[in-house]
Amino acid sequence: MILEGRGLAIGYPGRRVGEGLDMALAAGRATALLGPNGGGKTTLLKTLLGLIPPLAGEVRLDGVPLAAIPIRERARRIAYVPQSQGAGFGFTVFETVLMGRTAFASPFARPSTSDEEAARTAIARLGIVRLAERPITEISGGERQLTLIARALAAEPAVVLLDEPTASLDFGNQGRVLREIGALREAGLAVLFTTHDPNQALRHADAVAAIRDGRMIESGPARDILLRERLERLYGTPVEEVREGERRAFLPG
Ligand SMILES: Nc1ncnc2c1ncn2[C@@H]1O[C@H](COP(=O)(O)OP(=O)(O)OP(=O)(O)O)[C@@H](O)[C@H]1O
Repeated sequence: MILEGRGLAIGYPGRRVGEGLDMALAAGRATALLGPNGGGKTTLLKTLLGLIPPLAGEVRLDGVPLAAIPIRERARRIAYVPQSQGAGFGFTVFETVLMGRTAFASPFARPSTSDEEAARTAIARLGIVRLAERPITEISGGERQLTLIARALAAEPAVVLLDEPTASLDFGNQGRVLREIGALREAGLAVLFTTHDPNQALRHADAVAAIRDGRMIESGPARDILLRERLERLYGTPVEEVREGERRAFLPG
């Protein structure tokens, strides 16, 4: 087990969002976190990263309490791809990805050749080489999302947490990102991603956890959890299941 949260209560000063949450991420496995809007997915991710402290319980990285691990080391070992956000400053795509390396170096260190190499490799992997010298203020939301994923990979982390990684992507780029998530899992990383699409979880996750109103209401192997009746219960809405042989997909409504 790499990253583990036990008995977590999560939230913000003066606002408890959820409690009784357990989450265990293992090397070489991808977990999808599902659940209705406002249920606490992002808050749980931020707690697992150590960006906000748990209100109760503890997060451990390789058995060591997160709170006891220096922030730079945490940043090196656990990468975070936040929900698509505003453009930020006018760094180029290459500089942004390179920050994935320098975030855990000394503030005065200059990126080394191997840092630049890792950034270029991550950029190539996400298929955004042609964007490398463009300012991130002048690329599309989807291209920015691919840049943020490349930045996370540049750090060569052991764990990667992605918050709705396909939210602003076109169909082709959704496929590219999901294939990349699969490749990370194959490469032995522990992966957690949030999604509103159970089909992504069905195709790309080993395990599924579902939270609603801050409670973990489902958790287990993807194929056991991703069943029509369970999804209807989770989202409180009818769900249609389409089958073709062994393959299944869900349609909302
Ligand atoms: N900084 C904050 N301070 C106080 N409350 C917050 C803060 N950020 C989020 N919340 C609240 O915490 C609850 C859970 O939000 P969270 O973003 O974790 O849900 P989510 O499951 O990721 O939602 P979505 O699917 O819509 O992204 C919501 O009620 C939200 O309003």
